[in-house]
Amino acid sequence: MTDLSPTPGEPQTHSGFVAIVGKPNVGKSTLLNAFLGTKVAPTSPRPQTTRRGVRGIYTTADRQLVFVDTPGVHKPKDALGKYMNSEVHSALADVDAVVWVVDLRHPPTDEDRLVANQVRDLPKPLFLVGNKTDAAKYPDEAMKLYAALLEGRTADLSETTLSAQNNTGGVMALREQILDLLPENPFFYPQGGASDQSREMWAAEIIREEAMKKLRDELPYAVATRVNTWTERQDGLQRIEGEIVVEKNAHKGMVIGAGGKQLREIGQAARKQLEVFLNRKVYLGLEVIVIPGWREDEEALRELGYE
Ligand SMILES: Nc1nc2c(ncn2[C@@H]2O[C@H](COP(=O)(O)OP(=O)(O)OP(=O)(O)O)[C@@H](O)[C@H]2O)c(=O)[nH]1
Repeated sequence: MTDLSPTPGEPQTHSGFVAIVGKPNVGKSTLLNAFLGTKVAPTSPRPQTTRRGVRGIYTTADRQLVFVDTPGVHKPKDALGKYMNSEVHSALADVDAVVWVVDLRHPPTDEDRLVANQVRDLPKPLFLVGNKTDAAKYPDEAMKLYAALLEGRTADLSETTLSAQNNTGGVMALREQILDLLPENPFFYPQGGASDQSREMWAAEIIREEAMKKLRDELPYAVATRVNTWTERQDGLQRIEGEIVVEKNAHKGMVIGAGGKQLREIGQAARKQLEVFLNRKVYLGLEVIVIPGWREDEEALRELGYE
């Protein structure tokens, strides 16, 4: 029989997966970035910015926490929406603990009830996180209403209120609490990396975040982004070529804007973010292309990385 006990003198490692769930726009990606102290997930004031279950990885000397950031639970309108909800479902089945983020500025809605129904009976530790205390008028009252949605739960439940945006202390304390309950496991990822996304995927998400902030009406949701080439010049300049994908020819001009102004602004804002996080000079080339009806086209969704 193989002896699986650790070699004497070798540190025991603990590691596990934690899903961050919640309805759109409650601050899940902001909390993930705060947990990691770096930006791995896009955030924006628009709901449903997050489309993929991005993983953030936090590693200490003997513990590794892998966060699965999930798209906000919502009622799906198209194939992209269905993909997003199925990501949440599969994320919950595979994790060791769940963080449910709610927005304390408002009382619970039907969408929060949908999430509560998904997490209430999960036989794994659950952390109810009341976010945005900095902007909430009645945080304690709101928290009670959210906690009431979990009435009848028998497995572990822990409640925290914090501001993912401004309260590093609260975020760190919660991270410690989660680290403490990780089961004994080898590390799943090499030490040092903060995410399992490729750098191209990460940059594409930053471009999409900036596009979503600028575009109006329904257009932000009809946009996908991808990065096709990334080369590093000898002097350190990062040359990144990306595409903004729209569904219709008519949308192309709306993204580009008069005289190319809007596309230029999206490119400049994305380039600035990339330069801050990479700590390198970046050249960002952006093109707008049309893939008709990509949100309803399974093959196009796969091509754009939603699989
Ligand atoms: N005032 C305040 N705003 C916050 C806080 N945390 C997040 N926000 C804002 O809430 C908005 C949504 O944040 P995200 O982190 O993108 O939310 P999300 O839950 O990941 O959203 P989806 O991707 O739609 O699921 C952004 O404008 C954030 O800046 C907070 O603690 N306080």
